[in-house]
Amino acid sequence: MKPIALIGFMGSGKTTVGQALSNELNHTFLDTDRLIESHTKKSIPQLFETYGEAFFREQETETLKNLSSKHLIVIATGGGIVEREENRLLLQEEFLTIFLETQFESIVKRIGEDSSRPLWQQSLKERQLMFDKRQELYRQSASLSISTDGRSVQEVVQQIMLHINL
Ligand SMILES: Nc1ncnc2c1ncn2[C@@H]1O[C@H](COP(=O)(O)OP(=O)(O)O)[C@@H](O)[C@H]1O
Ligand SMILES: O=C(O)C1=C[C@@H](OP(=O)(O)O)[C@@H](O)[C@H](O)C1
Ligand SMILES: [Mg+2]
Repeated sequence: MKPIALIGFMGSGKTTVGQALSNELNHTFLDTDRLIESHTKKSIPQLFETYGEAFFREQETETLKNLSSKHLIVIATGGGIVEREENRLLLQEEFLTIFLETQFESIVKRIGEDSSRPLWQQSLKERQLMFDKRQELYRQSASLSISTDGRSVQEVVQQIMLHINL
């Protein structure tokens, strides 16, 4: 069985839903952002500030590759993982990839002015442009899309459980 990967924009609930889904399935939960932080011993904002986004993206691809051969895991990815074609191919071929589809308005309500997400530190217009640009990349990379708008974390988990055949 392939590892399960959750993808979607910042604030779609990948980390929170991933943790709850892994409990439900009795799988190990891993978050690519947390793995990168422990490997580099730097926080996400420090990584972006000190080494830049390209360095972070290299780490992200390495991490995704390492996870692709693991069994009985649920992974939460970072919202920008689909920016690289190499990652999109890995998500399509090596994972059961689930897109947590969430409207921009819900995202804004959920994450507000969180300073721990470097790419959220821009104008509302730029945030919306990044959101719009990524939607097609999420769709291409996933074999299942689950809408999270108006659903609690547990309801999203239940929807995923209904749609996956394990
Ligand atoms: N379905 C949901 N409904 C309401 N709030 C949610 C939902 N999913 C996640 N959240 C909240 O949104 C915020 C961002 O969630 P998080 O799991 O960190 O998203 P991501 O990892 O996709 O960036 C957290 O405060 C979380 O509790
Ligand atoms: O959208 C992005 O490019 C990013 C999303 C973040 O993860 P979350 O989606 O969990 O916030 C984290 O990987 C980094 O700040 C970059
Ligand atoms: Mg997250």
